[in-house]
Amino acid sequence: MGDFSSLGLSDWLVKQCKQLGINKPTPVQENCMPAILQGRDCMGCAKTGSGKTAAFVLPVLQKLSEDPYGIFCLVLTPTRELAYQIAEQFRVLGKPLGLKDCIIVGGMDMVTQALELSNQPHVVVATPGRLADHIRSSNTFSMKRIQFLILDEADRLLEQGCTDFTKDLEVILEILPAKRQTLLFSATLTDTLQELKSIAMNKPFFWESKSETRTVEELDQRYILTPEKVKDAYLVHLIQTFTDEHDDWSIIIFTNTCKSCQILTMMLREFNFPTISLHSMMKQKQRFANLAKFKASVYKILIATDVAARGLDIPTVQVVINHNTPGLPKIYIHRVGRTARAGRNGVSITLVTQYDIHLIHSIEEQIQTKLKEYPVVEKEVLKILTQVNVTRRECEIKLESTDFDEKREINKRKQLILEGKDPELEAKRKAELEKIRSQKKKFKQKIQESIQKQKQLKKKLMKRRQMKKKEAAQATA
Ligand SMILES: Nc1ncnc2c1ncn2[C@@H]1O[C@H](COP(=O)(O)OP(=O)(O)OP(=O)(O)O)[C@@H](O)[C@H]1O
Repeated sequence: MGDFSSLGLSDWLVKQCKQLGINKPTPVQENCMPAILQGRDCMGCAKTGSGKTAAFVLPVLQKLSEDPYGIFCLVLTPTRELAYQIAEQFRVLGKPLGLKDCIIVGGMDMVTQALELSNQPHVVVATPGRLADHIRSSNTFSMKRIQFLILDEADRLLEQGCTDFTKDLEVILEILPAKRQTLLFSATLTDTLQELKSIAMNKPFFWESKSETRTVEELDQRYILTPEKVKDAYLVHLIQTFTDEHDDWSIIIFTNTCKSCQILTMMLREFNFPTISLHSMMKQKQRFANLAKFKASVYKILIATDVAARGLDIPTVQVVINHNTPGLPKIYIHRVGRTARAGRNGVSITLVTQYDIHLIHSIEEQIQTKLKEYPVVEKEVLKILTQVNVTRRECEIKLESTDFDEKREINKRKQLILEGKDPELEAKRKAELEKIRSQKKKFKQKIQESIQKQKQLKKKLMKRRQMKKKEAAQATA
């Protein structure tokens, strides 16, 4: 493996890397950086925690130092926290250049952001929604001269998940020059390869780490099969064991909804675990503050929705617990990738109910690794079962007495308005859809019942026929 100088980086950048403990290029850096420095578009697909960020930050800084102006580079990323993390890497590595960066994400003051954009920063790191809002509402900045467009977690930006970025991306792409370098990175690029190729049009250099598995070897991947009702008792038991055995470990627990995130946080706090949460229903300032406290190990346990599944780089995280089994292998890969980063060891434990076993099978098939059962002394779990379930119920009641559900409804309505939809009309449409769905369900049930009846009838007829045959045989005998 070569060093950074042999890849074409200037001495000042190599020195900056050394100061951060980045001495030798990782494979994704070694392979993608020369192509980027040659001016090619690039798509890099490498495992979580393998240094993809520096693989694009370093060549951009190199090129920027040769011809510094603003706005030189635009980075798009799906989450606000990730935008701050990427901007920080630019800032630290680009310090000798006096790099000016600007972060454009939702939940923060738009006027301040507009002002910063008009100051021609070298690098803009943004989430698509907020940047598109700025483009629609002001003409105080120009991106006509940008040299680099980078899509970090590119597959997420292009897929149509619960947050659909495609419309915002269209708005952004329209104001960018056609002549630019486009760089796309993710640990899971392959599913959206075709769409991605239409963004990086100039025969992009494509590099994918060659490996049979899609998760890192240093990650010990486990599961616990549990009935739904015992899940929380397992969770409390696991955390108790980890915190008893290790002083300096941090744990991220992923769950599927904001409400579940809130309830689990309240519940674990009742058990005196230093817990903090991160989900999209929190105010942005609170989200940043909570993440900062977790990073600084003030709180050892972070309970998060998938808003924290991608990209976050927190070296102290030794354990990832999936409180629910992710419905998509891709989400699993990113979630468990929050530990075992940059060559460190880590453990992931997925709580699996009998209804989720098929999900585990498709995860195993995708990652080409079999999850191993995590050994637990069941007796110990059963000892705390009642106490845990009572505590959870108490937390649920407490949460119901707050305006959490109401806030969620208001947020949904706000989102619809932002998307240019009429909340009343949407509610009607939803109700109609629900009606059609329930009619379909009833229809399906009826069909199934009649199939069942027919089967039973057939069985009866068969039996009768067999009886008759028997009787006839007995009579002839
Ligand atoms: N060449 C290197 N040598 C040692 N450490 C490195 C090197 N390059 C990057 N790192 C460190 O590795 C860690 C993970 O890097 P990074 O966050 O870029 O991973 P990633 O590939 O983007 O992961 P994800 O897919 O989860 O976003 C960071 O803390 C980074 O500073």
